[in-house]
Amino acid sequence: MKGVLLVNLGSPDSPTAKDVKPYLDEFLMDERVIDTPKWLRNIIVRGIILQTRPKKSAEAYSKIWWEEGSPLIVISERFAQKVQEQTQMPVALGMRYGSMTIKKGLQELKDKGVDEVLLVPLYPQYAMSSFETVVVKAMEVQSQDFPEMKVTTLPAFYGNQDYIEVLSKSIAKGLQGFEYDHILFSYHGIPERHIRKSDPTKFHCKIDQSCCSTNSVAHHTCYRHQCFATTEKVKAILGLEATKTSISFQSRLPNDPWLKPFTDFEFERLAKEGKTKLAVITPAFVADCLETLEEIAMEGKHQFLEAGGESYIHIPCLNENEDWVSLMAKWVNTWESEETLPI
Ligand SMILES: C=CC1=C(C)c2cc3[nH]c(cc4nc(cc5[nH]c(cc1n2)c(C)c5CCC(=O)O)C(CCC(=O)O)=C4C)c(C)c3C=C
Ligand SMILES: [Fe+2]
Repeated sequence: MKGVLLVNLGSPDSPTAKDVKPYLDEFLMDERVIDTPKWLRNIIVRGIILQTRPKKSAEAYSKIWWEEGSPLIVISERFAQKVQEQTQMPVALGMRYGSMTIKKGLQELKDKGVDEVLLVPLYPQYAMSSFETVVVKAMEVQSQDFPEMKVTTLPAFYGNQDYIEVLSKSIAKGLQGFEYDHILFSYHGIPERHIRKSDPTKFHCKIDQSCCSTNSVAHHTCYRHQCFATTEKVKAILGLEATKTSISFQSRLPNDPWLKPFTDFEFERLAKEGKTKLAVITPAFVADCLETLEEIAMEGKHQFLEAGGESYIHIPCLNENEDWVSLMAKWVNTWESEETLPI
């Protein structure tokens, strides 16, 4: 029997330093997130980052935490439930980090008689620190604990026309009644090194003006290309002017060069350029989370207004949007085999 496992990033169990610390430890000790030799990752993560970050992150989580729990988890649960209502096959939810593990998700499916799983990493764009680590972990768990299960992965949907239409419609709705003079597409950042590491040709990605717009097989695993592609396709559907839009990357750690321009620097630049009414979209995330609700909706607004901006909105992620739910259900329901994946 077929079944679906939706997987997102995960959250700590509560917004306290006590729960944030083990969660960040699992997350940042992932070799696809902090990709140094293990001894060095140990020093960076356990010797430096985890000494101070859990307290700071817990404070940030406290600002956005809901009565039912972490927004990312609660939204993902509601989404999974709604997708379940539109398909006959069992739908389970797992998280890459934290207590809602991929193993529990696969076990839930197995208990319902599933032996063929469609794995859906809930990330529109491919990055080794998001999409790839979900797939690697799921395959590891499958071969260790569920050898009888067949797992097929839905590819990154960053450029799928149906997805772009659903996203564009939700952005248009979010923009209703807001007079903007600029729209910023803010994506989660990654270290530039990750782009080069994910380039199968080992020479295409130069992270310059042209590599992302020059055809290459490297684009299948290039996060930067895929962020540009999502942006351009949305702009085309909504008829957005080039001078009124730009792209930026948020949420960096203070190590290595990360993808530029940085979102927080863009807030200042745009305000100094006289853009006073800013709408921010966060299409690397399908569900609102710490990085959108705290960093963009709260901190970002503060930064932009401090820099001279007058009005600011963050357009919510797709969350439980009914078109998004129906599209996911359509992908699930039209999946027959590895050869006929809907993307
Ligand atoms: C869009 C997908 C994501 C990529 C790519 C990604 C890369 C990445 N992230 C960190 C470090 C942190 N990210 C944190 C939170 C966080 N990251 C994503 C998504 C991607 N990360 C989400 C959805 C969230 C929010 C989770 C939630 O519970 O709401 C955090 C934790 C919080 C904090 O302290 O800010 C860290 C740390 C790295 C280093 C990285 C790529 C190398
Ligand atoms: Fe992150």
